[in-house]
Amino acid sequence: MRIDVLSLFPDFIRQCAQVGVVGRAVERGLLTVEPWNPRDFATDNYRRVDDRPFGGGPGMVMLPEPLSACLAAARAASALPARVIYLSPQGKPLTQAKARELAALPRLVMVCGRYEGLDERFIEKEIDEELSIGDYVLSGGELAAAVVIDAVGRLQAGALNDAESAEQDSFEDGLLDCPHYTRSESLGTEGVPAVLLSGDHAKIARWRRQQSLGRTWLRRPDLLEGRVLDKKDAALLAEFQAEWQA
Ligand SMILES: c1cc(-c2cnc[nH]2)ccn1
Repeated sequence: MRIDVLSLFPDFIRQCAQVGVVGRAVERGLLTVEPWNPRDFATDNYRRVDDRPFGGGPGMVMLPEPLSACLAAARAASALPARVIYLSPQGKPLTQAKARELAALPRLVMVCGRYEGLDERFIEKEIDEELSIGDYVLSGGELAAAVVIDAVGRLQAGALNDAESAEQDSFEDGLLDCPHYTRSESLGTEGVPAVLLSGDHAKIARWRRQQSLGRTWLRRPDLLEGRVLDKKDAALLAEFQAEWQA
């Protein structure tokens, strides 16, 4: 998979692609991350990429011309068809399902805004979809792009080792993750649920699933709305709820 990123801070994007699971996916040739700086496509002497907004008001808006020229250059760098995404608070929320959808594409071109955002005419002409990582305003789209690169990069086949498998992750099946415990010299097995020490893998799997269901019910009931649980999950959750309310 190839991800091109239009950003005024290309070094930040490069660094995101050099660490951790994403860095390893790049080393393994599973992912390419290529930054493009719209300022390199500004045509005036001052290399301007922004201007004051029509209608007045505070802040600056990114000019369409450098963005369009930069996007054209990015598109031309590969024959792969691309989905062009603008990271913005006005976008649809990023979910694990959306991450899986994007991870299956051959190429993304992500546009990171700064200042008050982009000229709307560029958005209407060039952007396929807007994506938000949450209902808050950042200084620019770069951190959101880094989140998408990670969420999508780790889903590339071969990016994760078995021990890091994505299948068990939080949200991978729309539920929160169960609690985890590991060997601690200072704590020993204090506070570790006995089932995890039982060696009974069936019971451990049952407990973990019940904890995922229960935690989701307690912390993010919205994730269960409209979700039809199978008989097994429904029984596990009912048991958890009964114990919780006892
Ligand atoms: C995506 C982008 C943004 C953002 C971009 N520029 C300022 N905030 C916020 C949330 N999700």
